[in-house]
Amino acid sequence: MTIQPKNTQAVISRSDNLPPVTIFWFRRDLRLEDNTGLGKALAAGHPVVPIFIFDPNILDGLPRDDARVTFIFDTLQTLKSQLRQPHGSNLALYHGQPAAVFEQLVHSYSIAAVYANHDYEPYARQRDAQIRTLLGRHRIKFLSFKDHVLFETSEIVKPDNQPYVVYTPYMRRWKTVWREKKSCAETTSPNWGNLLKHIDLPSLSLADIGFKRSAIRVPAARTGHAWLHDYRDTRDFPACEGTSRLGPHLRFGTVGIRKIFHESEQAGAEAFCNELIWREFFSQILWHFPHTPESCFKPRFEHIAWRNDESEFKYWCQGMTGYPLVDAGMRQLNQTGFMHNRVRMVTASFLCKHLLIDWRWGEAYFAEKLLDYEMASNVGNWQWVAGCGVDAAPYFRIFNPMTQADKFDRDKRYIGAWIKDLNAPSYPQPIVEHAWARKRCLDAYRRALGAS
Ligand SMILES: Cc1cc2nc3c(=O)[nH]c(=O)nc-3n(C[C@H](O)[C@H](O)[C@H](O)COP(=O)(O)OP(=O)(O)OC[C@H]3O[C@@H](n4cnc5c(N)ncnc54)[C@H](O)[C@@H]3O)c2cc1C
Repeated sequence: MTIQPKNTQAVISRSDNLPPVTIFWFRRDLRLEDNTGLGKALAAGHPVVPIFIFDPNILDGLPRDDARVTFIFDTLQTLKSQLRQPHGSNLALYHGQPAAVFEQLVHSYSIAAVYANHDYEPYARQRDAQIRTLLGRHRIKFLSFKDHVLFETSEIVKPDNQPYVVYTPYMRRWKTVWREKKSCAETTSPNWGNLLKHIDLPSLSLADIGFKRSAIRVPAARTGHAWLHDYRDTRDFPACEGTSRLGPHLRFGTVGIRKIFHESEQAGAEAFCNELIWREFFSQILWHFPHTPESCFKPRFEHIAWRNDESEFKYWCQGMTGYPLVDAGMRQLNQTGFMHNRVRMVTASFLCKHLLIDWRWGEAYFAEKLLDYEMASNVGNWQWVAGCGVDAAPYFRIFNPMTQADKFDRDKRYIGAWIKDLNAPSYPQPIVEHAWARKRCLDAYRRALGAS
């Protein structure tokens, strides 16, 4: 069916007798295939108008050449062409406060319902509650579905219905429920014929939303199964291309978790599946404990007297600490938006423990730079490293950046790739002595924990 929207810029009443449409709101699910909310919207019967909103509440704090915004923009262009050909449809792009955009939409279309997939981050929950109320005032339903994870919120809980705060029992329970249900996979194929046949929908350029193209590109996720078999043996060695690089794709939904988990399970890649379950673990932690982006999960760690030396923080950010593995990691992050997991642990530990800088400073820096930044995983892992989170490493476990380099980058292939001036006078001396910094850290932590 072809429906002409009313003038999308003008605010006019929805009293016209337009046939009803369903809106599908893309957020962190930027794909057509196996997209739960989109499938449900297409099954609802009315023509579906797909939309995406560039939200200033998210965009305003980002650098103007943010690589993730470029990735989202490019992915939306791909979605637009997939919707045009072969479906004869399109994707409407808006830039503005979501509430204002929806006020405009309810006056432009006769909306039967708005469909989306759940977003679990604290801001998204508050935004969705606001949109639900706004639509409710117009007697329009807002329907949202699980798509970003296999098990969400309180689906995996302890027998007393309390959330798991330790990974291993969570993972065991997760696998038991998965074996029992296996119900997460989508079985029906979407009714593409129900997409709105209308290609003239609002569009935007990167410049229209105040951004420019980033020089950093999101690499494609690794495909095929061969690497999965070696994952357990290679994943800890940063010089090997041993991990999936799926992070940004899971974050923005360009790859669906159902497909990935199913394929990995079929390939018998248990170590890899366990990492995907870490992601689900931290997702449910953020859901149950939404204060953790700001506060330590274990409150007694708030007593730590962080030094927060700004010039040392700058050295850490720039990869100029004089510890080659730390500096290689930070330079990789700055240049590519990626850092290998082993090196994330070492750099994060160095910041919190060797420099006694608040984990929240490091979390914020990673949040700005990581292509795969995911609030639940970033906060969860930073608190894990600092010792103040759920299932955290004991605080007295302090990574030694030199022995970590000897163990995981023995031939210095990784370090050499990122530090070209390793043996030149320009490369700095260590900004802090390891054994001394270790003792200073232990003293600070002991004082803090003794004080609580
Ligand atoms: C300090 C610190 C901060 C981190 N911040 C983030 C973040 O913002 N976003 C993020 O996705 N991961 C984060 N991680 C976890 C991990 O480092 C990345 O998921 C991984 O390096 C991404 O590369 P990959 O996709 O090749 O991973 P693979 O090893 O191929 O893993 C596949 C997927 O499993 C998930 N995963 C793997 N390890 C973890 C983990 N420890 N916690 C949660 N999920 C995991 C991710 O979705 C990842 O893409 C952080 C780790 C540390 C130590």
